[in-house]
Amino acid sequence: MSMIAAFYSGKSILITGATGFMGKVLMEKLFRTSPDLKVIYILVRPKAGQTTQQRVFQILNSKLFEKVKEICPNVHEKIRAIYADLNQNDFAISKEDMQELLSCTNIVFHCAATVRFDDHLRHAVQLNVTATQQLLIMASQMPKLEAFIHISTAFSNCNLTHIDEVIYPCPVEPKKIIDSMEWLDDAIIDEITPKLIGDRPNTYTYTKALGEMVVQQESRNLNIAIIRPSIVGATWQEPFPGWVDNLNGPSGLIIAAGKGFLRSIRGAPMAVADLIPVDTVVNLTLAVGWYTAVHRPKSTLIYHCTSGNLNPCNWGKMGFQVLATFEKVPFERAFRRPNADFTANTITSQYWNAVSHRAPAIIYDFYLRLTGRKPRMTKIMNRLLKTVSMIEYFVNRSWEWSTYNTEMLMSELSPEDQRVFNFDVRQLNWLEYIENYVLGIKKYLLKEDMAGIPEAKQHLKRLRNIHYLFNTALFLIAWRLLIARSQMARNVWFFIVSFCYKFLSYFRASSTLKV
Ligand SMILES: CCCCCCCCCCCCCCCC(=O)SCCNC(=O)CCNC(=O)[C@H](O)C(C)(C)COP(=O)(O)OP(=O)(O)OC[C@H]1O[C@@H](n2cnc3c(N)ncnc32)[C@H](O)[C@@H]1OP(=O)(O)O
Ligand SMILES: NC(=O)C1=CN([C@@H]2O[C@H](COP(=O)(O)OP(=O)(O)OC[C@H]3O[C@@H](n4cnc5c(N)ncnc54)[C@H](OP(=O)(O)O)[C@@H]3O)[C@@H](O)[C@H]2O)C=CC1
Repeated sequence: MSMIAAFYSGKSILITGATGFMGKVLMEKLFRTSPDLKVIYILVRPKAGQTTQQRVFQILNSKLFEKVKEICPNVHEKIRAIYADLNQNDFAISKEDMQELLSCTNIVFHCAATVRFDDHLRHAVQLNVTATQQLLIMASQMPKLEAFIHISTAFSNCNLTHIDEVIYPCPVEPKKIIDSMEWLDDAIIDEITPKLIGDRPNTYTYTKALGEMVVQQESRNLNIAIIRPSIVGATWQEPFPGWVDNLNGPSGLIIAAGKGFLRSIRGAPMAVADLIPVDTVVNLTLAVGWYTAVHRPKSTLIYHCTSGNLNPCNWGKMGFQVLATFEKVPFERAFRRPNADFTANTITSQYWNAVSHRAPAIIYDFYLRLTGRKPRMTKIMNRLLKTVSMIEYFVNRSWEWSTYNTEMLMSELSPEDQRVFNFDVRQLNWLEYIENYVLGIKKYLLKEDMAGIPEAKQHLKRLRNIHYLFNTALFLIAWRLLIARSQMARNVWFFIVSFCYKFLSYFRASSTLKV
């Protein structure tokens, strides 16, 4: 029997960010391995015209939860959606709900965050720092609380190259930042943001670092642990390989590459692609929840959930395997034939941006205009290139994260727990994982039918022919212009033509002689 699964039986668990990518996988695994748990409270806000209940209904009826519904048929009764908005005071939770949360919760998993790189500092601070502080204050009033697990990111200290499992202080105290966000106006915040984030690339990594400091400062007598995952990708094994449901991390860019929009990225092919499957992160999170509650470490332990130091894969290899999978299972209605090239050279990258990204978009928009339709490709391309510019920081560097605590935890688990809550990335086969990832994107994100693969392959063949035709026509036009203007080009042209003529005459003469 798994000790971790048994630990969560009968427990009341509070999850923030349960409607997000990681939160859904966390809930799924909890229900599947500990169907006897008492209740999972989730803090949900209405979104996109859906009430909180509708959102929960949609999650439980998704493919991800198919296995859970077999193992735990009453899953609907064990999930309690609580209306909450983490941007508001006391999270806008009703008094009754708050009372229930405070008196019943045994474990808190804090996953909610804004993961947008370009979020306004005020909003990023509100969600990633202030909300974390408020949740900790709430947690300190929970008499039955056994563990509080905070999800951070391995990139919270991406300004360093070697990162230990410790909290690194930021120059300005989080409390001062929280206070100043209350009275500074947006224009001033915009002005001071670059100075505050310093050598970090965006507000996301900066506010996640502040969030960790808040956890340390507000920990009081709580049993707290922090988990720092690197770039979270599709599921590796559970509940099935390749599940993914949002565009964050590499997923959106794999779509852009598969659809032929993005063909080259300015990135170091040999830099480590520190991807980590979402089910691996969730297994570690649950193991940490158990360890923190049962063993009560004296200080707040930080666990790096990364792959680079144990089983490294680089961006070049990843791009190659993504491309190889597109050959087997192409995406439908591609704009151009896929490519996934990483180039570290800025000039080469700018050249490809002009030739391979912007020029085709302009030509296509010209064609749309000619055929009386509204041009849109340049706009899409500009957005895509903006996204790419934001991730460039992460694909041009490698980091080293120490994993002593994560390895220590692995050694503390029973063989059964090591199997059920596997977070040993050394067992991950990258080629297989990336292939399943691309397949998962096709099935679960793009919702494309596998029966459409032959047609998609035909479409790529047509694009290849158009590409050859276009290049030949372009070459002939360029050549024609050149020989009209340059004597040297004309001489070369006459030399080639006369050489071909002589060769043909010789060939014809020798074949007549043979007859
Ligand atoms: C071939 C091999 C590839 C390998 C490729 C390597 C990738 C290597 C990633 C490293 C990453 C590390 C990061 C640290 C890991 C964390 O700790 S945190 C998790 C990472 N967080 C993220 O990935 C969030 C990134 N996203 C953002 O910040 C914002 O969405 C963006 C990219 C700035 C765009 O903002 P925006 O222009 O306001 O647009 P938004 O409304 O969000 O979306 C606009 C459009 O872009 C699309 N879009 C949004 N996000 C994306 C995306 N990521 N990609 C593409 N399209 C997107 C949307 O679908 C939308 O399309 P339309 O509906 O307009 O057609
Ligand atoms: N994805 C990744 O690559 C990585 C993620 N992480 C960390 O993991 C955690 C989970 O990330 P992930 O699941 O990918 O992120 P998602 O963006 O998928 O999920 C974010 C969650 O936070 C919730 N949330 C955001 N704002 C509010 C609000 N005002 N009130 C209530 N809930 C809110 C969202 O709810 P709603 O659905 O209503 O928007 C959603 O459930 C985060 O802490 C992130 O920093 C760390 C490393 C990498």
